[in-house]
Amino acid sequence: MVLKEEQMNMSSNEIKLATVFFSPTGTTKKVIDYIAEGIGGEIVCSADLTKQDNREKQPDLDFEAVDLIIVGAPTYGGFLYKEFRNCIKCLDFKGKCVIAVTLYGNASTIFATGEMISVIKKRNGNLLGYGEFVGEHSYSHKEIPVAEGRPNADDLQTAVKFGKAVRNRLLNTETSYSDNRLSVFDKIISFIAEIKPVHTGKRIFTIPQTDKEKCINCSKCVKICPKSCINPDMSTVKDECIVCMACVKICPTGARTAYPKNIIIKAGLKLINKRKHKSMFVLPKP
Ligand SMILES: Cc1cc2nc3c(=O)[nH]c(=O)nc-3n(C[C@H](O)[C@H](O)[C@H](O)COP(=O)(O)O)c2cc1C
Repeated sequence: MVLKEEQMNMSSNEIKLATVFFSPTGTTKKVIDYIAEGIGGEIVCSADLTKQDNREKQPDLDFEAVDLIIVGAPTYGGFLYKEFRNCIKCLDFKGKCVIAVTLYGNASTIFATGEMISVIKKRNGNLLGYGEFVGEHSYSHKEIPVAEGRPNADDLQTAVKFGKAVRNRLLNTETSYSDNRLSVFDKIISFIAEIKPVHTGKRIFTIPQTDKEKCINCSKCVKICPKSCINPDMSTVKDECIVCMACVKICPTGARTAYPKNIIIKAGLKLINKRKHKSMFVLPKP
């Protein structure tokens, strides 16, 4: 089956975009914005699945009216965050062109990209390509910086290039359906992702806590928490916290902190920081 130009929603080369993402510390969202800039399209619908409320209700997304859907999320323990996965596996991409974007903290995406691709294909998305981008590690802080400041100018340039290549593909090529069959490997990743428990940072980091002396009661941590698990008195519902570090990174006074649980974790983070990973994208010929 071939997507004809007239079947797309483009008028005067304007590409209509939808974005679906999870981004507690904002790097995924930033990269998606730069890809959209490269595409030169207008974002006409968006599902920010970072917040608990948005994940709980089925997102109201009209994919009929869009030409391209950008799906993005960080790598958590080599896979996607399970609640995000559970949301996207309920979407119907309606045969629309989709690109997958994974962020990772300079260690590795391991299976996260494959998992996202499998869900997109299973849910009737026409996968055009994917990108893997380095983002500042959620557990980076001034004493142990890990991929500090990433995505940097180079990463963002790669994001814009990815967007331009996608635009070129959409406007100049007869966008035929990609092969949406899952390889045996895809199927295995998908199966493991389905049955594996929710991955959180609890095993390696302490649950974030607030130093009341430094806290200015701005409530930014309460508002940003993707699990809505910070009480108005800044205490944390420990069973709910996934240690995504959104609250720590947004705290303007450094009152909210969390630490590596032992020296092996510290050493591991230092090692990850030494790696020289570059952001990249793949856009196979149709
Ligand atoms: C619980 C947890 C697990 C993570 N696992 C990995 C991992 O396996 N590999 C990696 O390179 N980065 C890992 N990271 C780092 C994030 O993928 C990375 O910092 C990403 O840029 C965060 O995206 P965001 O800013 O959109 O939240 C992990 C972060 C968290 C909180």
